[in-house]
Amino acid sequence: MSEPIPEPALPEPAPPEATPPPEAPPAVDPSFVFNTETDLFPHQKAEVLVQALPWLEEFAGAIVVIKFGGNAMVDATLERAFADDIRFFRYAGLKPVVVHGGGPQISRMLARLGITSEFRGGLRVTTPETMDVVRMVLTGQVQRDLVSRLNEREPLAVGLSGEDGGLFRAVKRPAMIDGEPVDVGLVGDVVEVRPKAVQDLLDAGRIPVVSTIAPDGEHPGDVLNVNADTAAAALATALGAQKLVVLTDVEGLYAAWPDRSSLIRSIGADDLEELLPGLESGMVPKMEACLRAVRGGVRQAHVIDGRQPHSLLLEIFTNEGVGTMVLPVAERSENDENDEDDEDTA
Ligand SMILES: Nc1ncnc2c1ncn2[C@@H]1O[C@H](COP(=O)(O)OP(=O)(O)O)[C@@H](O)[C@H]1O
Ligand SMILES: CC(=O)N[C@@H](CCC(=O)OP(=O)(O)O)C(=O)O
Repeated sequence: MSEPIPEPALPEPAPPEATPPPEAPPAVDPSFVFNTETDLFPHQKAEVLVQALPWLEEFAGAIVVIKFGGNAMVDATLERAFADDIRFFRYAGLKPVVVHGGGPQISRMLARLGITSEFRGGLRVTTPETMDVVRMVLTGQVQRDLVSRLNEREPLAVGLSGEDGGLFRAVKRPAMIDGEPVDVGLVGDVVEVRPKAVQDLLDAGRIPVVSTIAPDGEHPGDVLNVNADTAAAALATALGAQKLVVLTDVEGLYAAWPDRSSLIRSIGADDLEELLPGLESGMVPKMEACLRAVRGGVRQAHVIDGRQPHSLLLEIFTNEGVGTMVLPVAERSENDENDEDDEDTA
C-alpha cells in the first residue's frame, strides 16, 4: 500500500489589512489664520445679528428705494455685493425698489460711436442722437445686467422703464448754472408718477428695477433723459417709501468739498437747501433728490459710499449707519439739548 500523499500545506492566510479609520475633517481649516484686525469672534458675530433686530422690526414691510448708479456700478465685485444686499432686504421682509443710473456706461458707448457728450450743471446735454444711445444703454444693457445679477439664485427681479405702464411722465428742463437756466436738450424732470406698475410687482414679491427714461408729456411719442437721482426721488415720494438711499463714489456729502474732514452725518431739509447753491456738479442732482424726497414725505434720505461693499446693509441694519442722512427737520445735537437744559435751570 502506498503512503497517502500529504496535502501541501496551505500558506497561513494573511491577517486582514487594518483599514485606517476615515480621517475626521479638521475642525478648523488649517490654512485659516484669525486676523484680529478684520475677523470677528463668534460672540461679536452674534452681537452684529442682535443689533440688526430692532432695524428688522422697524423696516418690516417698508418700501426702500435704492438708487444704484454711476461709478459705484462699474465694478463686478461691488455689483455682486449690491445684489446680495438687495436680496437680503427682500428676504428680511423689506420691499426694495432699485432705480439705476449708468452715466459711465452711456459715456463709454457714446465714445465708441464717436459721439461727443458733455455735462452741464450735472446733466448730460442730450441730442436726439444721444437720446437713442441713452435709451439703448440704460434699458438694453445696464438694466438687463442688473436684473440678471439679481436673478442669479431666484427669479425675483423684473426690469421696467419710465415708459412701461405709464410709470413716469416728464417735461423738458434746463440745467441751472450760476442761477441761470441753460438748455441741455432732451433732458426731462419727472412731473407725474403712476406707481401702480411698481406697486403690483412689490405686491407679487418681486424686486422692480427701474430705468429712468420717461415719455415727454408735452410731445407724445418722444422720450426724455432723466437723471437717475431725480427719478429715484420722484418714485420714492409717489410710493410713500420710508427711505431713499443713493449710492455714490464718495462717503457722503462734504460741507467743504474736497476737505475730507467735513463729512456731514446728518442734515435737515432747511440747512440742505441753504447749502445747495454752493454744491458742485454730480452732488447737485443727488442732494436735490434727497431734499425733494424728504419734502415729499419720505422719512429719511441717505447718500452713502457705493465703493464700500455692503454699505447698504450697514446703513439699514446698524445703529451707526453710514454716509449722510437727510431728514425733514434737523436732528437736535447733544449741545443743543445741553443748552436748553441750562436755560431751564437758569
Ligand atoms: N460737497 C460735495 N460732497 C461730496 N462730493 C462732491 C461734493 N461736491 C462735488 N462732489 C463730487 O460729486 C461726485 C459724485 O457725483 P457723481 O460723480 O455724479 O456720482 P455718481 O456717478 O455716483 O452718480 C463725487 O465723486 C465728488 O467728486
Ligand atoms: C440727464 C442725465 O444726465 N441723465 C443721465 C442718466 C443716467 C444717470 O443718471 O446715471 P448716473 O446715476 O450713473 O449718473 C445720463 O445721461 O448720464
